[in-house]
Amino acid sequence: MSLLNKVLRSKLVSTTADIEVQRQDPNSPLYSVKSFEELNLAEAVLKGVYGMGFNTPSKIQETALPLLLGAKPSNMIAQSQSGTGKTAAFALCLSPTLELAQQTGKVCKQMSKFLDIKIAMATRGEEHGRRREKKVEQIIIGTPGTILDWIRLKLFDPSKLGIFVLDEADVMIDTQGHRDQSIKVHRHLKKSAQFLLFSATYEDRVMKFAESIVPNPVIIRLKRSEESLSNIKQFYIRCQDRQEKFEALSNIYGTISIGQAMVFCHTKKSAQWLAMKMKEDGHAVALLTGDNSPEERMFVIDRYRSGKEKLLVTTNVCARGIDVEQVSVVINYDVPLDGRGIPDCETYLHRIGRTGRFGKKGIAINFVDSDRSFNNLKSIEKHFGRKINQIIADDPDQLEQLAD
Ligand SMILES: Nc1ncnc2c1ncn2[C@@H]1O[C@H](COP(=O)(O)OP(=O)(O)OP(=O)(O)O)[C@@H](O)[C@H]1O
Repeated sequence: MSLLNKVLRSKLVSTTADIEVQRQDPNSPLYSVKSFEELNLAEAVLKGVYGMGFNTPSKIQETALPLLLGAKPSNMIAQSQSGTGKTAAFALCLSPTLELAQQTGKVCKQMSKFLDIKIAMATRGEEHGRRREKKVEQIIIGTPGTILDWIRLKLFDPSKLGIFVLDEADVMIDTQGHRDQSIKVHRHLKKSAQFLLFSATYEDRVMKFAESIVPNPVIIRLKRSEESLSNIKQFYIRCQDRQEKFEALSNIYGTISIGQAMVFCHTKKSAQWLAMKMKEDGHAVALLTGDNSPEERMFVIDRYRSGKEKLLVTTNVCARGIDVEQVSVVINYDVPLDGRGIPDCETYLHRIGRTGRFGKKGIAINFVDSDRSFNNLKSIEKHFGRKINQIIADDPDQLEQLAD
């Protein structure tokens, strides 16, 4: 086993005791003083929650649920770190991607197992022969385009909905296509519908906009220093070019046997190239990009979730929300940049948040192949104020220190 491999492994051994220690620390997002019984949940929901193996709420669940379910329901703009259980803090929603909507649908189904309610999935690839059937379900979860189609086709009556949730709310109100569609859906709802926004990140500018569209919201906000998680250790590796990045990835592949990994590329093309190279090298990898059909996307993510492939090569389409417990390593094959070529701190945080779910240990490794990408990473490091250490794969002394 290479030294690099040893170091990564030593950082990945998580125990339930680790998570219990975090739960006792008031600064941890997993900390709570209340039990689920104290949160105003219906008996049947409580049964569903316990059935999912949740014993105690996280901080966001403990804070948000009583406010959402109270006698006087409030609107809310909520921020909580990735992997801290925001999904269990709401019940129906619009999601930015097909995979995330499907995942939220599954969580809702599990949680509502003992309730007499039905859930409709409004995503492409899900409709099969039922395209024009009227919807009788009480909860609708989907992507904005399909929901708008359903409204246009009068497949359900939006004025009957009591709660409207935007998951990954910052992208839902900030990227142009999503914003227009989300606002259009919102216009069809009754004025009294509760309006709930959830995300791990809100740029200041986006938070201002959120406040301007949500009437009298309760705001749950993190400080910048709280946004990144201490259970995710961040590293970078200097490489000469994309070939050397590929070799570094092949080296790390062995570590993944104690978990799974997600590799993020900047473009569909580079993701395709990398997946092809890995396959040629004999590694079993999954590839998921926006170029796949909805059916293919669901197939690929389901296979990956069930552990059939250890490594998923993807783009930002999987950067947010996807919850696969066994992901122990996230690799930024390319440092994330926004449409203007500026380091994208929010996307960075979401990407690395695919590991370290609910207090588990995780590792994020950034591949840096030029001074420019190094400087971009440095500005992300500065933004969150959390160290990103260099791994020099052939320096044993330095590696020993990193393993602490
Ligand atoms: N109270 C709880 N006790 C134990 N596990 C929990 C609890 N709440 C949520 N989880 C688990 O934690 C994981 C992360 O939850 P979830 O996907 O809701 O996070 P999130 O905050 O929405 O993350 P992201 O910002 O990445 O979308 C899930 O696997 C979920 O089953």
